[in-house]
Amino acid sequence: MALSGVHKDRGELRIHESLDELGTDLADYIAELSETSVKERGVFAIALSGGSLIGLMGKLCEAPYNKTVDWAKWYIFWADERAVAKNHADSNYKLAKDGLLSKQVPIVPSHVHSINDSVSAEEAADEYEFVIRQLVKTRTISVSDISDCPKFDLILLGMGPDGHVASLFPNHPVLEANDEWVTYITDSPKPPPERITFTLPVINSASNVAVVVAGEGKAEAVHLAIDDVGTDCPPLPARMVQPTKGKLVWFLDKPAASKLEGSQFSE
Ligand SMILES: O=C(O)[C@H](O)[C@@H](O)[C@H](O)[C@H](O)COP(=O)(O)O
Repeated sequence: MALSGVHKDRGELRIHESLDELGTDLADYIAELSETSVKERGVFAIALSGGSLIGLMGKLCEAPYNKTVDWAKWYIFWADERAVAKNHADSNYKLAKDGLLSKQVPIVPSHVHSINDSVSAEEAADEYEFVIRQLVKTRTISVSDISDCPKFDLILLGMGPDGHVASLFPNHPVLEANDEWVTYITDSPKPPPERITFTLPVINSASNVAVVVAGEGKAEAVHLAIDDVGTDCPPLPARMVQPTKGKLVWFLDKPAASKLEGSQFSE
């Protein structure tokens, strides 16, 4: 690892020399959290996003993880999803299915909770929240001790060059959605326009949140999301990721971290 440390209030930073190294560290991190969660709760409730994250998680399906991870205990969700058919090239479910779920890992199909793709984004968000509520009732998904929010064992996020995470875009009213666990938008600046997304309270109630960001095109957004940049501009959505009690970890490659003020974290 090129550098690892803890930022005074933006969580742990893991900066990697290469994407290969980042992928190995990410696989190790997920495998460890899975083991801890299965030991403590008997299950591992993990939420995925779309984008390059899925490719970067690829090592999880290879040795040793394919045999050492307790895949049968995984319950899989999406922090955001595009309102398209499951077999559409834009579907985050399809991306994860092709890149992870269909590999030689024994995930139980009934534990994979994708959205209903045959209804509107609004209905899909409502239905998805209902499913999550049932699983919170049975404690397949844990519950926050300070709100009634679900407490996912791990939420994995990517970040766009504009600083969006999940489908929470800068300056969008969706950032203020506090009453729902899952909401929807119909005007996403990044296509496709219709999406469902976890709200910030759900993301910030997770036990662990990892933001995985690679490439120079994200360097400015990484700087704005992590460094002390003052309060003149509204915070980027990625900066609003602040787990209340959980742990935040940033997985970055060197180009993505190239505009960070290194003095702010201790090794
Ligand atoms: O549905 C989506 O659009 C994704 O979930 C989105 O939030 C993604 O994670 C970021 O846009 C980063 O994507 P890249 O890593 O591909 O840039």
